[in-house]
Amino acid sequence: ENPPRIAIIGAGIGGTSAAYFLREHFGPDVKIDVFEKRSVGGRAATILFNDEQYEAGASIIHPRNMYMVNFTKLFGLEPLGGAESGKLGIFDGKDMVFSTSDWGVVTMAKMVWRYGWDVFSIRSYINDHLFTEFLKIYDIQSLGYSFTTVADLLLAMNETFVELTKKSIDDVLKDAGFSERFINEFVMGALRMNYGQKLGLPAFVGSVSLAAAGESGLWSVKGGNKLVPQKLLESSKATLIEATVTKVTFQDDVGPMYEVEYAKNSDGKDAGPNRREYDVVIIATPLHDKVTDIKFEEFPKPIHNFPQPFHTTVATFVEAKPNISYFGYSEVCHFPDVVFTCDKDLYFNSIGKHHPVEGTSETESENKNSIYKIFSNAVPTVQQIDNLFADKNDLRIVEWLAYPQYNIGDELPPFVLHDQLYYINGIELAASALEMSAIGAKNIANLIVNHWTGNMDKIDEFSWRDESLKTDKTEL
Ligand SMILES: CC(C)=CCC/C(C)=C/CC/C(C)=C/CSC[C@H](N)C(=O)O
Repeated sequence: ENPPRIAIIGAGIGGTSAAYFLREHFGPDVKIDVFEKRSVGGRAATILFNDEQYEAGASIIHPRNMYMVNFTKLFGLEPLGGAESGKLGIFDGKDMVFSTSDWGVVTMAKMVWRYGWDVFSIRSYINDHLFTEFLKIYDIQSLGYSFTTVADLLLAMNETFVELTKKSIDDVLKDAGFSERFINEFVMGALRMNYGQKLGLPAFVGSVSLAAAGESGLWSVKGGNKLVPQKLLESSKATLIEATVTKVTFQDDVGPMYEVEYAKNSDGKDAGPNRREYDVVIIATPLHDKVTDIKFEEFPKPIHNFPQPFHTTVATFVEAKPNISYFGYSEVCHFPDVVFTCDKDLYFNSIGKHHPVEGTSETESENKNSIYKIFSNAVPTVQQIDNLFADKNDLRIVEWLAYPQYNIGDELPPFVLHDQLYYINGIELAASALEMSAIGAKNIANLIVNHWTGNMDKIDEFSWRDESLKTDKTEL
């Protein structure tokens, strides 16, 4: 059977891993075009600050994130340890209500004093109850199963996961016995750091955020996380078209099903419109207002953007000294490397000490100020930055629509918008993270293979009971 001609709109982790998985399945004859209006990388983008590259977002990799870990190994990329590590402080807008110490035993005593055993219990709660169940997705996907909706994919891992998108993280943790203080300070701090949002967030995305906050082995890729999508694209041998897709038109199901219209990113040259035809189209960019504006024409049923707004995240990079007196310190050496905040009305969400994506440079001297990244939901005023930092040498502000603004009861999108028209970023409504995009991409690749080869048994048909029966039979 001829492989399909495939258009992928978006070259973040989702789009490039879909290209990689599809090439892996269909082999060298599959024709894949990847459209990207900005640069390859999406949420893994880096920014230039002070002549060095830094991760713009909070994109970090968890040691149990199988796709991200395997991709880095496959491409011979090096992990850069220490992401999100170092001393942690929790600031309530007036005081640093909690901070860890250089001494493990002191940290432990301070944790137990303030939060009882909750800091330890949260780790086993997330890892044993949720992460272990989450890991099942890798077996399910390696068996070729696929799901037409985000809800069905979550249900295949664990039947309570969809429920977790309908309850708040605070309610779920209260019911599990965690204290108000722990939830209001530690959990709130992790949500503000990872998603710029607050308590009341759905429990599934809240748990993903806590999976990062409770873990010490987080890392990023040396040279920048964006190297992963770049290498995925390279190895998929897809053609990168630097252009903005403006329209997808449904033609009919006899010839190529879709026409994709796009405008080249050049100033005036090839201003377009250009058009190409495909059997399959994958949307790998959020279909939300202000993020993407693609018209879908001639479809029997209208296709629109999804209603949820996207959350504006502002990352402010400063080379400066922290204003330690503002945080109640008398010596800079006590200032935490990562500051969570737990006041929902505070003008900044978190502060983290950062190193260039190449690692700490040899030239970083004792006298040089450190580089800090402040996350906030709006561009900070000069006064606000001056409250936090003194002796600034350099400053750069980056603002982007980073992830959905989550609400309890948000509808989980489908992965299939129409025959042979697929949507990866729907998975972000469950939780937005690098690994989630790769999982969404693998699901779409499996769906395309199953639809194209007529293997309907592997679409929305997964059951652990059937799989274990098959395994038992094979073993016999
Ligand atoms: C606990 C459950 C149900 C699943 C955890 C699986 C998972 C996707 C872990 C990733 C943890 C992580 C590194 C989260 C970071 S938050 C997203 C971050 N802000 C980003 O932009 O990537």
